[in-house]
Amino acid sequence: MKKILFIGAGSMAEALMQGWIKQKVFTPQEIYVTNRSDKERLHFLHETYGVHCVFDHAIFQQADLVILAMKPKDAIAAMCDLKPKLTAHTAVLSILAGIAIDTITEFLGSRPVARVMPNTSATIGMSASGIAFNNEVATDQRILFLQLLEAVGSVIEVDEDQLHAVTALSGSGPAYIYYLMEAFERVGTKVGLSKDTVRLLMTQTLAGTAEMLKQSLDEPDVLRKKVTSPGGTTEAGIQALEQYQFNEAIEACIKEAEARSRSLANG
Ligand SMILES: NC(=O)C1=CN([C@@H]2O[C@H](COP(=O)(O)OP(=O)(O)OC[C@H]3O[C@@H](n4cnc5c(N)ncnc54)[C@H](O)[C@@H]3O)[C@@H](O)[C@H]2O)C=CC1
Ligand SMILES: O=C(O)[C@@H]1CCC=N1
Repeated sequence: MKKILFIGAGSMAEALMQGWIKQKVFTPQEIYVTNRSDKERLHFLHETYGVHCVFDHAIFQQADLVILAMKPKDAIAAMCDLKPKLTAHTAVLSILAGIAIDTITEFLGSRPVARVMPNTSATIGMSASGIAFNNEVATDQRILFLQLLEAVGSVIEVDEDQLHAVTALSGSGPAYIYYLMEAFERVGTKVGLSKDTVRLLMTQTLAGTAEMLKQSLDEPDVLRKKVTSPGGTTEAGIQALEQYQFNEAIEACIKEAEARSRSLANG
């Protein structure tokens, strides 16, 4: 039986543990979770998923894998606290935005580290994750890390520096899409539909479009042109997007998020 220890008990820790339990990668009994002080939150996770709450230090020594899942601003304090409790070779999986593997090994000592950027859709096995490893990760460990992320969605190996871009795109990506859906629902009700009808129509539209992009050999602009009749409704809609500088807005969104990821490394 494995011992998987989450340091941090927030949204992303919950998404991963939920995904792993659902996909039967780990049993709830194999998952341990701790945080800074919120015991109620630990009890909630215990009650909801059956995972263990950790209140004593013994488990740190026995952990097969430690997952860093606190906010980046809390990472240094958390790692300083963690270092004396861990054995020398325990592998670490970090989901911290912005924090470099070198920073992790500086504070936790040289050990195998996988730096991952998942997203909250791990909850339902649909994360899109980027991953990078340090040289301490052996081939079999690398395969295991990839399997862990594949169990909760798709995973792609990238250069560590590219994880800032992955964070800006797919790490934060679900929030952009939820924000888009909020806007569709707001305006949909203004043009005469109920919120529920808009949700149904646009959820299926997003899913269908994503599937088309996966299955079709056409590029997105070709698929877009197939929807856009000359003088038709789509053309009118896209002209409005251009008038409101849609492309500039998306470029600013991704660049700002990428830059923030880089700045998180500096605290
Ligand atoms: N929320 C998301 O969509 C994603 C988040 N991430 C990354 O995951 C990490 C966690 O994010 P969230 O779950 O959203 O944060 P959150 O704020 O929901 O949870 C953070 C948790 O860390 C705990 N914590 C803080 N200091 C600690 C310490 N010294 N020792 C132990 N636990 C401590 C807090 O008590 C809390 O349980 C962040 O580094 C973030 O960059 C990565 C991908 C997606
Ligand atoms: O907003 C954040 O900083 C984290 C990283 C990616 C998604 N949430």
